[in-house]
Amino acid sequence: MDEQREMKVKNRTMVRTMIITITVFIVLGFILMVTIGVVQNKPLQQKYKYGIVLDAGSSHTSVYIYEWPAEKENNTGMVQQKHACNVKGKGISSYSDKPTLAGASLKECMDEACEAIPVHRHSETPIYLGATAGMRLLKLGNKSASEEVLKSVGQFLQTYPFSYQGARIITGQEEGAFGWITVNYLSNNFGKASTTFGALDLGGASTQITFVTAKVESQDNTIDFRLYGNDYHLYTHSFLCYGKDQVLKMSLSKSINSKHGQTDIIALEDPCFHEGYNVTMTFQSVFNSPCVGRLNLTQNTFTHVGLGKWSECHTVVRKVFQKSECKYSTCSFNGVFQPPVHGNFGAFSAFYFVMDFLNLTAGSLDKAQSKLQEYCALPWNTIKKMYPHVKEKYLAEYCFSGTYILTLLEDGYNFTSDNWNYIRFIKKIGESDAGWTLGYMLNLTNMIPAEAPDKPLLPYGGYVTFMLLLSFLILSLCLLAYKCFCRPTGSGQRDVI
Ligand SMILES: Nc1ccn([C@@H]2O[C@H](COP(=O)(O)OP(=O)(O)O)[C@@H](O)[C@H]2O)c(=O)n1
Ligand SMILES: [Ca+2]
Repeated sequence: MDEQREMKVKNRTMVRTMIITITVFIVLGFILMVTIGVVQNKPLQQKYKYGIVLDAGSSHTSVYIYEWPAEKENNTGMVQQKHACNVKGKGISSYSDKPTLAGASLKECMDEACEAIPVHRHSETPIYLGATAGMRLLKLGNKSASEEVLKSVGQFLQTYPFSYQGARIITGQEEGAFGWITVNYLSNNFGKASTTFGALDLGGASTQITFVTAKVESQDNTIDFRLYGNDYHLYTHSFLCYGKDQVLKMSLSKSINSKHGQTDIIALEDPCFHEGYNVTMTFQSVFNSPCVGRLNLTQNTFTHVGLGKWSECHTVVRKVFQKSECKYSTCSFNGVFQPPVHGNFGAFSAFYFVMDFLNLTAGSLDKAQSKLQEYCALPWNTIKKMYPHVKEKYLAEYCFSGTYILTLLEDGYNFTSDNWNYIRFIKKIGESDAGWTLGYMLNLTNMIPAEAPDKPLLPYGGYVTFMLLLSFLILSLCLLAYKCFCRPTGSGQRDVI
């Protein structure tokens, strides 16, 4: 009898201990679940913020509107392009004779910006204007005109309800570095062990090359960044006058100069234009830039005559690169230091527009050259029939521009057949255009922190799995507790504590 009673007491104590243990686990489980739930869901916010950047390029101005979730602005890859508008007409530097009209030329696109951004966000939306090589050249040739143009656009932008942050000419180094930041930010390369892309930007009046390198021999070409917890040591260079429109002027002026004195320049035969192409040009339109020397002629016009001979064109274009002098271990051209290119590159702006038009964005360097050779050999009439909707001015120049791009990449920057395929010709990454504007805004709004921002405790998938497992465990414990509670005692009665 005593033994039975002892057993019963022992059983009761055991059951009690089990129930207490299970209850403690249930309570702990709930506390853990609530804590994780609160921490994980903290940044759930769908408020958007906006920023506007105007890219005042040499050929035209574009207005870009960016948006990002307000709570996540320091996370890489969160800022996206919401809207882009191309200003009609030429770039702001073309207003040098009538600077007061430069501002109003932006009206249509600025009105679009007002529509695209919710009204309650207008006053807090920063707006920046950055001018590039067209304005750098105007500043060199006519400083006061460049100041008047900037004043005009600055005043005009301030008539809008946005938070005006200035209109200025950005340096070639900034243009290169911010293009590099844009490409890598959009590709989510920051804050990871992954390597970065180099950036190649071709404009109408300048071109930039930027990539990560270990060794830079010239301080003018160095920029260091610490982004999302990683250090980046960049090589960058901007070649003023080596945008495709200025190179065309340089190349034409060289041909004119080599003819000058021999004969009257009535016709200028050009291997880079299609056979049958025949257009009257003014000397002024070639010699109106600080990139080409002066020429004193009594004549005003000449006839630009196409020959359509790619190899000769290649020879002429090569002459714009001075390759002989280099005081560093390696150079690109014109005595400018450049380490050997390595890794992947994103080539955008006119690199993309021209190569895409010519269907040369994929394939080997040899293939690109032979396809371009075939294209350049097509008569002008055939070309016009093939592309009736492309403006003749642009259509006429693709043979020259394609040749310039291949020559710049091979002879200028020293890409070879072996690393040609590391160049990707890109227009957009996701929804956003590749270019310097996004990187410029990220930098000025401090949205690229030096250290990586805090991440959620668990990735979303891990969080859901963890919560499911925890719920399952708690449920099992509840069932177990219930079973223990309701277990029949030895006397046939239910056990009651
Ligand atoms: N759809 C387009 C747009 C621009 N472009 C060219 O791309 C270049 C853009 O240069 P830009 O205006 O940004 O000039 P930079 O100030 O950057 O030198 C110009 O040469 C335009 O003619 C093109 O070939 N196709
Ligand atoms: Ca540009």
